[in-house]
Amino acid sequence: MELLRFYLKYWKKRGKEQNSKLKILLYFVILTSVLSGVGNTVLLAIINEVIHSPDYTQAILWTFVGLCIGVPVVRSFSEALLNMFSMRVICDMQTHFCYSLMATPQQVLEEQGSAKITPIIAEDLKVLADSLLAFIMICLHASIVVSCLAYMGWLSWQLLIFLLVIMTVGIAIYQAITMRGQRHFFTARKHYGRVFKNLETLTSGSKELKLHQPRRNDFVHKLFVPAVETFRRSVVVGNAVYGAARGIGSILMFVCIGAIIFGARGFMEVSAEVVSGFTLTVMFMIAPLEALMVRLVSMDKAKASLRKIDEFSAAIEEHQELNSGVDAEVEPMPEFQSLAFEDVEHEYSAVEQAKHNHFTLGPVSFRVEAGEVCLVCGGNGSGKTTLAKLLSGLYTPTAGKVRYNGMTIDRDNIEAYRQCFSAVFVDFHLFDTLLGIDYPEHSEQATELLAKLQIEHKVEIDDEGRLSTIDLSQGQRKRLALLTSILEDRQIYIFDEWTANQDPQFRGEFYHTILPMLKERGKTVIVITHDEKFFDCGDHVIKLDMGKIQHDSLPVAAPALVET
Ligand SMILES: Nc1ncnc2c1ncn2[C@@H]1O[C@H](COP(=O)(O)OP(=O)(O)OP(=O)(O)O)[C@@H](O)[C@H]1O
Repeated sequence: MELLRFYLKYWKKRGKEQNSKLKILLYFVILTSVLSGVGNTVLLAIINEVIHSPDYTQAILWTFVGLCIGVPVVRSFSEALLNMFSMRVICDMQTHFCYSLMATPQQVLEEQGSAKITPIIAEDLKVLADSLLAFIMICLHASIVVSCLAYMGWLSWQLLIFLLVIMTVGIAIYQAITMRGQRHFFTARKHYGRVFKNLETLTSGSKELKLHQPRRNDFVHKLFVPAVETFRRSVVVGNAVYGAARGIGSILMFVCIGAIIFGARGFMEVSAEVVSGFTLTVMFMIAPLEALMVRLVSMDKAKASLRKIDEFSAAIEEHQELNSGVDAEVEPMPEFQSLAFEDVEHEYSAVEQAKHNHFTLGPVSFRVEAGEVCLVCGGNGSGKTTLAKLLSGLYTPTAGKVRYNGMTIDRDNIEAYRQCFSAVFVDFHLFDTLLGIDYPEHSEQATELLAKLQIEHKVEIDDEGRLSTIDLSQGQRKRLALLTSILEDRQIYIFDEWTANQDPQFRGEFYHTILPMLKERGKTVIVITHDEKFFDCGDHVIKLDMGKIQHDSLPVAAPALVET
């Protein structure tokens, strides 16, 4: 039921036009599968008929031949359509998930973390889409079983009731066993998150692992192996339980055949034709019934994935920003004049606070005017990056007001506000293509910037805006990120410790060439920095300490700051 509710919800969310295409495909799948199921049952009836009355007509012979060829052809066609259908659904689900993530605030994404999000995209959505396929297959196998039961009812309804009683007992036993298997699948999914996190560590922490053998041993023996082992155990036990249930199911089918052949004749009158018809049909039903059981396993695995997706959706859905998703129409903000923080505070969520030490930024109040170069400094952990995320609208304040040209920033205009900024954070991501930038139009500027950033001998940009390489030193990668940022041509720039990986000569270039160039273009630049010797390059210096403004000075090097 949980799964059915999910499918219906998902179906409703899709557009009408998309649904009608998928519906046509689904109708074809159902039609071809029902045709092949009915064809099989007719074949069965013909076989039983001809065994008992050898004077068959030419029509029966040709129907038999036609069905022998037609049924497999239709079945193959049906399987191909089913494959198309399930791949369509997987793609749609992934795209839908991508849209939801784009509309989820940064803060919520950080709280969830990649260790939770990536397994959902990589695994759970696929499992869920497979379960939709399994659900359809279950319906189709069930239709074969129903047509077989109808045929048996036509042969002898008394014997059918006898058979149904035995089958009901069998299904009850099967259900009782599979409930245990389901529990193991839930445990397996819980451990998959840990396995995934460790896989990420394998690549992101490879240097640290290679350099330190005891750490490497501990990682493998205490984290990696226990996680994969627990995952393996749960999957193996879960599958074994289902295997046992399937075995018992098969035994029960033979019990049914035995009961028909040996038992039923003892207390009811049945002809040899009815007995052979029943036996043939029950044997024929074994394959779809087994397939049905296998599909039920994927449905149970999907329940574990669905739980994870539901938990994640619940965590992100209430925060979704409808105007900040993909293709959202954003009314641009008026030209920037001033930005003011009025008693702004920010507190990380309770979950995050539990992971890190308690930290609150603010209350902070300050003002930045258009065309200013504002330097933000302070010790490690004083809240500079948190402030940068608040400034750029990636975080929303828990108290206080952010005013743009005097206008309060709220849920309705925050997306337009974000579009005024371009930022290079410490943990920036470098795209290998200039996305969202009309490239041929900016090619001249890009060439100039490559020279200014002294990486023209390292990187070339083709007509499509593709960078020839991003496999560069960290300092060079940062220069490329700066180039992308400048090409974005936003009103306000934020550079978070951009100079940290630059050589002394290029640090000077940044403060004496790049910043003045941006200022000349009328841009406002907020630089987070520890470079005390360049404080005189700022029009305005703000010093943070333990989340509060310790010092806010207008122009140039305040001696107190240089000394600290
Ligand atoms: N996602 C988070 N959840 C909870 N607390 C966080 C989170 N990110 C940072 N913090 C806490 O907020 C405080 C300020 O962090 P922030 O990154 O803003 O400092 P910073 O001044 O930029 O430091 P640094 O100079 O070392 O980069 C830190 O004490 C940190 O523990």
